[in-house]
Amino acid sequence: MEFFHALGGGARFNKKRFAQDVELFSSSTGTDQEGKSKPSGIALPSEQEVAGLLDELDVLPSGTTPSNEGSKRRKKHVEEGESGNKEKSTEVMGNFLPMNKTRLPTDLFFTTQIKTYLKSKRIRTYGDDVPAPITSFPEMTTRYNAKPYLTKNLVQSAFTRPTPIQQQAIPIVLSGRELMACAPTGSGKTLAFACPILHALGEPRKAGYRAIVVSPTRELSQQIYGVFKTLSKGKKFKVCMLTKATASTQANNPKLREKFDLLITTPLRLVHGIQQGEVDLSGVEHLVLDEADKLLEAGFVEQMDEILAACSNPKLQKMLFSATLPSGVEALASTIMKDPIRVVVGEK
Ligand SMILES: Nc1ncnc2c1ncn2[C@@H]1O[C@H](COP(=O)(O)OP(=O)(O)OP(=O)(O)O)[C@@H](O)[C@H]1O
Repeated sequence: MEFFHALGGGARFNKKRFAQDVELFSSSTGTDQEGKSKPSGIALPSEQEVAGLLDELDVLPSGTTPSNEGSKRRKKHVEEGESGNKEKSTEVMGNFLPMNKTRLPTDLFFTTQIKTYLKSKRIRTYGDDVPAPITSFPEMTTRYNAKPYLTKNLVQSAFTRPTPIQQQAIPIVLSGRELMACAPTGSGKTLAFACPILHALGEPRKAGYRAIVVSPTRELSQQIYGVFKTLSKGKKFKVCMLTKATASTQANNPKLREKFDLLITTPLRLVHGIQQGEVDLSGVEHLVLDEADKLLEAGFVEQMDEILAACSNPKLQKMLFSATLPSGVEALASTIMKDPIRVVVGEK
């Protein structure tokens, strides 16, 4: 918990409002109220480990402590990346003070702390102004004002802590940035885009598709559909899984399309829908290409062009998720992204 405070820069956590979360995080780890074991996610460092980490990070002149000083804000610089590939980033976080030269040692403390934390989780980021990672799901609310239903549904699904890709991808997407994320199979990439997309959608609007997730197979699309349904429990978001049947129903009744907020689809089905005038993507603000390495392979490139052309909203935010990003695919992906941040977890 100390580390949460350090990373949050003194941001206040409303224990009453998030009583459920407090209980969850303060109870013994790994079991729920009924004593059943829960998926552990990725464990945060223990207090001992944190103490060791903080000792390791003793970069301040002796006697100096990082300051929160009231509600003033401070800019934080994060430098991350492998040697020879260092890129600077800046973000306003928590109650940090505005950065100025006289505050540099304090700033350096947080810079080094976050850098060490990312390294411990094998998270590498490339790009400008990279937001600091979240270390718990409630931080989506404390830092980004995400609706409490999201945290509640995560807790109810026994997702106690964000995995490394979720820790870094969620704040990037919540900040409105474009993202190329590369993390191993089974590392939790679906929640990494589902959480921030649901937050960005706000409330169900019945104004047609505002977000789409394209995945290479129908089976994967069904899994993604399931995750969105679980995570949006209690909200009346309408999620459409595009199939031959749903496409033809919507073709026969164009008014029906307006009821949906979110579309999950495979590329061929989507392109067919676009060509037949069955789907309208002009209102889409968030586009996810899941398993982007497959979607950007030679066979799919034309479909991707067509999908991108149909997403004509200038506010479109693009996200690519993949287990591998071969350099050719990455170069191609870069041509369609606006000032993206690249996140790599583990080995590329
Ligand atoms: N924070 C979390 N805590 C515990 N379990 C999680 C968490 N996030 C995801 N999971 C679980 O991990 C499993 C893998 O998640 P997911 O399918 O999103 O991974 P992925 O990275 O998309 O894998 P793939 O590359 O195969 O699509 C799922 O069973 C999911 O429920």
